[in-house]
Amino acid sequence: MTKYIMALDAGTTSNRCILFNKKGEICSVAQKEFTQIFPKPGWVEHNAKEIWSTIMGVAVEAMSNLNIRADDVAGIGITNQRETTVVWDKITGEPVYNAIVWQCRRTSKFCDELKQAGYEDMVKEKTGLLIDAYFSATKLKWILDNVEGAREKADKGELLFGTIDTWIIWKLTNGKVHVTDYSNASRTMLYNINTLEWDKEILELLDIPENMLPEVKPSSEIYGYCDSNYLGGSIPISGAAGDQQASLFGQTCFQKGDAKNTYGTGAFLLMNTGEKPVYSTHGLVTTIAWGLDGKINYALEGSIFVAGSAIQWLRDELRILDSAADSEYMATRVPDTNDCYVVPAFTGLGAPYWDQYARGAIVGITRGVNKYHIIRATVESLAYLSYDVLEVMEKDSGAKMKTLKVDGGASQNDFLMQFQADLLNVKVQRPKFVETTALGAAYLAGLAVGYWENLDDIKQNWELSREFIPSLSEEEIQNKIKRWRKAVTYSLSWADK
Ligand SMILES: Nc1ncnc2c1ncn2[C@@H]1O[C@H](COP(=O)(O)OP(=O)(O)O)[C@@H](O)[C@H]1O
Ligand SMILES: O=P(O)(O)OC[C@H](O)CO
Repeated sequence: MTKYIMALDAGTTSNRCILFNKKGEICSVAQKEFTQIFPKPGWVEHNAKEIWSTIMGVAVEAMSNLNIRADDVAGIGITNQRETTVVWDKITGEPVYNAIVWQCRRTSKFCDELKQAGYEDMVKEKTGLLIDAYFSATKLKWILDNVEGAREKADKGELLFGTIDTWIIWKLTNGKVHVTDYSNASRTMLYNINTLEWDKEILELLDIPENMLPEVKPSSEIYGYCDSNYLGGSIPISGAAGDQQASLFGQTCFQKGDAKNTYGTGAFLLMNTGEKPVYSTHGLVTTIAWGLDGKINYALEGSIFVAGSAIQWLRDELRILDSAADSEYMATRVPDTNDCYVVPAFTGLGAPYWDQYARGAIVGITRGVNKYHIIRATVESLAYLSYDVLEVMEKDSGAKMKTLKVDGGASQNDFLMQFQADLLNVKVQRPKFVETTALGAAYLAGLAVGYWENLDDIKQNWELSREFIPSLSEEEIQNKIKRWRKAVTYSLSWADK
């Protein structure tokens, strides 16, 4: 039997390659950060060619760490920052513009116009999403409308669109395969999650030619083979999913009602809702979790735009931390936040507020508030934002959550995880392998090539590392939430429209 499955995890700030064995254990990791481009306030871009070269670099490095050949890799699974939009020339392979990143707010005004024109219900019903600059659709339209010559070329069928999964698969196959999976398609705001097709009405509304869109495939299937020039052999590319859906899969949240929260750059709380879409009335989005074995699995999602990046802000901008990991020790230097609250709404607020114009706020500063209080309040804000999402998720799904599985970089922070368990009044479970995003992509790829036989085979691999047990009374929780909600009001509608 071939020894490994390769996961290529194309994240927002770095690309990673992990080689897993059958037990889901990490055998080799390589990671590289890439450039974040901020051309204007609120705008975020990546160089798509740099994403490709770093992903190749880490793939080669991870293989050479183990001194293995392409024959030792049974399949490649791709997982990626979602929504981020790339448009490139079909013939030359050159991107016509930088990738516009999910965090980028440049199309906020246009989204407002769509809402004012009354398209919200139609878009929600068809795509499961709210109209927001976060999703790919208006980013793609922006490129067509603003990059010289792009619209003409697109109309002539000379340009291709893709999210990062599509771009990487297209590059790996030397331009032979132009596909995406259901989970990524469901983040574009162009895909009808009920009929499972690109939605003609929305494409017409945004003036996007359908011929530039990728074919939508299941999340576990051989899409093509990697060109042998890249990794020394033609390995099947056999799985793909957006990173948050991949981590839901990697956490083995296969049953309706299973949920996980990933604390990475942003935080994303997803609950598996089974084979039927559940629509939120409280600002969550309905998304496709994965397409597998001829079935579609849906999820409810609460997207929090800023989570771990608030800790990076303490480190890089305020410079009151040497490392993100130090936030735990520093937060526990004080017994509480001294009634200080940090609302890290740096790029607006996502679920359940959806305020594109919200901005960060530090409130409750008195003469006695010191840097430890601010650090603690920032760490706690990740838990408060997750509380806001979980509260409405329980309402929308009608399910009371008993345990929450966690992962992502900031889930390593024990103080944060305990505070999260306290606030939510649920058990928080952190697995032994927290690289669940890559693991989910590996599982999807491995299932398609028979490396793992079925979901039971995979389920055995999930192992608990630490469980955090809630310890606050309901009254204490509600007092804290009341103060937090008051703090949030100061950040809302701050930026000029
Ligand atoms: N111990 C920690 N406490 C709090 N935040 C942390 C800790 N370790 C890492 N982080 C944060 O987690 C994020 C990185 O997590 P990761 O899952 O790698 O993110 P992504 O996949 O979005 O790049 C960073 O924003 C970092 O600030
Ligand atoms: O790169 P991450 O892990 O912060 O994930 C980004 C999300 O996919 C954006 O929707």
